Amino acid sequence: MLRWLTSGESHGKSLIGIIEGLPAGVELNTSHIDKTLARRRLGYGRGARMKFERDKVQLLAGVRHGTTMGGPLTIEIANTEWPKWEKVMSADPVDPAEIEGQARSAPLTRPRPGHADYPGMQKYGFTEARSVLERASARETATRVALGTAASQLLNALGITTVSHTAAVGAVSVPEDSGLPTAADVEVLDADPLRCFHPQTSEAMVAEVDAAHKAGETLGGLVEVIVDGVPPGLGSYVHWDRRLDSRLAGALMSIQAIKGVEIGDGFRTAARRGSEAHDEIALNDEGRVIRTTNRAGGIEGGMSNGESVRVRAAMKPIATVPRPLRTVDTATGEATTAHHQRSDVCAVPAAGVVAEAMVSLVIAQAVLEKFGGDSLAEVKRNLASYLKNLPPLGANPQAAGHDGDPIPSLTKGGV
Ligand SMILES: Cc1cc2nc3c(=O)[nH]c(=O)nc-3n(C[C@H](O)[C@H](O)[C@H](O)COP(=O)(O)O)c2cc1C
Ligand SMILES: C=C(O[C@@H]1CC(C(=O)O)=C[C@@H](OP(=O)(O)O)[C@H]1O)C(=O)O
Repeated sequence: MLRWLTSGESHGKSLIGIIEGLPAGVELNTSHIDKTLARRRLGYGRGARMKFERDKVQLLAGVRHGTTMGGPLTIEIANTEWPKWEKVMSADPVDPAEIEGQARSAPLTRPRPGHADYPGMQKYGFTEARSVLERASARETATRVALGTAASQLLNALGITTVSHTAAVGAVSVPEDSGLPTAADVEVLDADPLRCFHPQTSEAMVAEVDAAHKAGETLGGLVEVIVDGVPPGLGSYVHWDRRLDSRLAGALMSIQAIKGVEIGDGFRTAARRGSEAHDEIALNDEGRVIRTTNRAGGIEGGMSNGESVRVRAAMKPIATVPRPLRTVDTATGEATTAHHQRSDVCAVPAAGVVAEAMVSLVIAQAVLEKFGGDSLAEVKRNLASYLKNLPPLGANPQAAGHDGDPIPSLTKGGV
């Protein structure tokens, strides 16, 4: 079972990610992680912190000479802003006089609507929001991206690739049917200010971010993740928590500020008639089974069906609105406006890279469940054997070797 954990605060010394269950033999080194972390920092509309902070990565355990060894992998991302926060975030007790005058040391008693501040204070019994927002902050997503890199290194070795793009920023959205990117387009996408695959729409998105910034506003949007090369049969219909769609939805919904998830055409299919909602099964010129469309986003009955997996996530506008929203000062009980600090205007492109990471982790987990082995070579053998033995077209279920056994070669004494 592939499992992972993250630890660390937004302004703490460092973030730590641990992933357990990866086979031995997967290529992974610091530069792979540096590259994906750099992609998460991209995007028009992000705040000042993205400009001056670096993600300083160390692979602390689980990898030797650029290859996984089969044990838990530990990744550290140091916060280069730490020296400025050392006293405010010190693990050991500090004399309050020493914190005086340090960055953001004032108690945060004006909780921001839409952030974790107020429910977090209520839940954990804090009288101000610092200890809430430190962990609630999406700084944590750097760790998810680092862990997702390890998962995608495994998937890439099996011919499975993941890509994401921005489908909407605020009310500006990419036209339907304007073509989907593949992993080969990553560099083109990352060069676009909004990681949008449709240049004209990207220009309109930039204008939208500028207008929001000028108006003291913030924006959300839509990201889409596409996974190519997924074999049929990941996940299952047999139990609710084994469904691939539910697992992907949960993973995407766990990203800070994500408020909606769509599998394939999702909400859009709700408005269609049945004949325009599903993906007909047909034969191509070579006699192979194909789908005429992929509205289901590659998942039917909670299982991958062999088409590209396609999922969307809707991000709400950033909660730290420069033109602050009304709130109550929890120290005085008086009506006031929410505290404001430097913040992103729009973080949709970064959310796309985080969504890619979460999808890669879930798909890698499902791949290892079905084809798991201790080494990459063993996983590859298991996958190849499964694909080779998928029930052939024209197999008569009543005939010898096909009476419910989906692996004919086994019943014939093969393999
Ligand atoms: C990549 C990324 C960057 C974010 N940047 C900010 C930010 O600068 N300011 C802010 O208030 N919220 C930001 N958020 C969203 C908050 O973390 C999120 O709204 C908050 O933790 C509350 O969680 P919820 O929105 O899921 O309820 C960001 C989210 C992501 C995914
Ligand atoms: C630090 C990151 O994102 C942060 C996410 C975030 C939030 O409230 O979620 C608030 C901001 O943090 P700060 O107030 O320290 O500038 C963002 O910069 C990051 O993505 O690496």
